[in-house]
Amino acid sequence: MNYDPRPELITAARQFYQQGWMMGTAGNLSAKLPDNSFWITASGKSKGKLTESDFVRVNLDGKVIELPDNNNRPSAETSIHQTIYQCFPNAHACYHVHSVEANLISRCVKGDNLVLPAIEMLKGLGIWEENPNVVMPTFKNHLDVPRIAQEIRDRFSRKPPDVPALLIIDHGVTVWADTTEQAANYLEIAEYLFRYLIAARQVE
Ligand SMILES: CSCCC(=O)C(=O)COP(=O)(O)O
Ligand SMILES: [Zn+2]
Repeated sequence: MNYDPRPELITAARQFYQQGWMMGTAGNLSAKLPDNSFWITASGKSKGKLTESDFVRVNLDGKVIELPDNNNRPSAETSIHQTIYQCFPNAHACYHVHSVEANLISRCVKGDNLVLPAIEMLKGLGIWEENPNVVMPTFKNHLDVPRIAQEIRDRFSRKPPDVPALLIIDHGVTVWADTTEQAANYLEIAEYLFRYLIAARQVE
């Protein structure tokens, strides 16, 4: 039996929807198969009630190779998932959500990076240094999504990011990981960091 990650993606999307991170069809989730194709949420689906028909399987060039429902179109942000899988061959899951906190903190970013707090939670993103100086790369939002994807590709090919996450300004975060479970953990930690940074601004 071939591996099918759709049940895990459906469960993850329901949890993220319940957190308020995938409201009104926002966000997209994908997971890669051994042949390097990936299942991604079809565009415009309600993420709190996905079924196995609400997906599209595409190859790494973005060509549709399996369509459970002929009305489905790949997520409008498929090019970002493609870019992540091309830049990080070990990545098997890529999750993108829109939280209020990600959007608020993105407005405080100066330059091209969000400076992350040097707190214990960074270990959950793979940072084990004492007093780490770590940033999350940020990107401008463009209506033309392939342009965002190209800017991600250009930047990551020059320098890989400190953490497996990126933030699109006024839009939301994207994380990637070797497994769907790890991607969910990374997403929860990224969202925790956004909440922390917002709260910190109120007590400083
Ligand atoms: C209300 S969400 C606007 C589009 C977007 O940013 C998103 O994440 C969802 O797009 P999709 O095509 O994957 O449904
Ligand atoms: Zn989005």
